[in-house]
Amino acid sequence: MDYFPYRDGELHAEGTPVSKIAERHGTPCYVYSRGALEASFREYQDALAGCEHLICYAVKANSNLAVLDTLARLGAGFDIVSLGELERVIAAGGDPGKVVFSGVGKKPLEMARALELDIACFNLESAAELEVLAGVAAQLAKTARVSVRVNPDVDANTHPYISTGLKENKFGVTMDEAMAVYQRAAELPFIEVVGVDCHIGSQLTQISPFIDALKRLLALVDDLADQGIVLHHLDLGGGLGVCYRDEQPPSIGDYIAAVRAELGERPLTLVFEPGRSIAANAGLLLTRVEYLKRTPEHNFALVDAAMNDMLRPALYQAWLDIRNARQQASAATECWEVVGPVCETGDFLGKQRELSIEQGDLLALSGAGAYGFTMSSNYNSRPRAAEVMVDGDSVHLVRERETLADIMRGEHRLPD
Ligand SMILES: Cc1ncc(COP(=O)(O)O)c(C=O)c1O
Ligand SMILES: N[C@@H](CCCC[NH3+])C(=O)O
Repeated sequence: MDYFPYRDGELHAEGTPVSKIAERHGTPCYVYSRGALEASFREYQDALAGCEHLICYAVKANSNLAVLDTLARLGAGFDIVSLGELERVIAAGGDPGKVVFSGVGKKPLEMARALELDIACFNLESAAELEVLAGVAAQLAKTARVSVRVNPDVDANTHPYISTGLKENKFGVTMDEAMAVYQRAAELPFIEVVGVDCHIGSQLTQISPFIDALKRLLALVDDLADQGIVLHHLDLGGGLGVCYRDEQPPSIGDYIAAVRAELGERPLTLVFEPGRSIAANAGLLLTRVEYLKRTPEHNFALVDAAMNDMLRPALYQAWLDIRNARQQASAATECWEVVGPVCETGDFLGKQRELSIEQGDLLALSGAGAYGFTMSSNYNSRPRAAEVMVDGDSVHLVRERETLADIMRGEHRLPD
């Protein structure tokens, strides 16, 4: 189902023309579809039916409270990487008992709060982190359930900045080191070994790297069992890609079916940490064309969204579809550089786009629901965009546009 269809020549978000959303809430504005979020989460649930599982949505992809609330109501767990993400999950009504805590630099304060909330599992990323966690847990007399994030050293075939499972990456512990970390964990009081995890990268468009990683994890599970360390769950992380342009990632169903086939009859609960595959195509970024500028080299469409709102094109040369909210079947198109107002040459949203654009037009960037708003900043003292969630014919403002007072909050001039 298309949650962002054209009807009568106007782009809609579920039942509402996006032009109405832009008029009411201004631009730039992120628009999320509740229906699309629910549909992708349900694809995971359906594919995992009949098998012990936990789907921990990766909060970093889109941490708006309404997004977390939508998923929590469907029974989602959450993958977090900071205290801030943990508090968001709680504020959104999420169950801390379904939270896994990833990240290479967890602080004792963050561990303490997670222990107090009795989260499901800490995904340990180093031997040093285990020692710190054991200390915090002992001080609080609380048991920390742990999994060791192993770095299976498989090539995820994705952009180098979002590849995380190669031995040169900072994430996890090597396969060689894993056994020693488990043995140490097993002998520590207040530490309970429950699982193993990995996350090999993001925007993967093939199943084979996942299966290679899974095979390595299963071999480790067997070796651990031989040593008397029996695991309860296996967490394969996130990483499933989506179609932004012409990529052909496996469907959620095919991906999960392949994992289940490899797992066979093993009595392990399967955990996943999907972010992008739940949220990316559930969101648009609306932006208004302020000026058109023609130079001998290029046609520039200067829009009111910029790299501070959507960093992915500037950071990864990511390609996001850009369309005009008004469909003009017969209008002549030209080639445009769609750029923002930020003072950086790298501030572009799309290059060489064939579009029919007039000053004042409303454009929509697709695939903006994941790693969009969460990676935004106030660079150039630009207030961050509003966020809206549509649900059928209803439109909810789920984050107000920042004000200038918001962006100066907490700053002080020097004393006289
Ligand atoms: C540990 C961990 N889990 C899950 C994710 C979510 O990944 P994706 O959005 O590619 O599904 C990430 C980010 O790449 C991550 O670092
Ligand atoms: N931020 C990245 C995804 C990587 C997430 C972190 N593990 C992106 O926008 O594609």
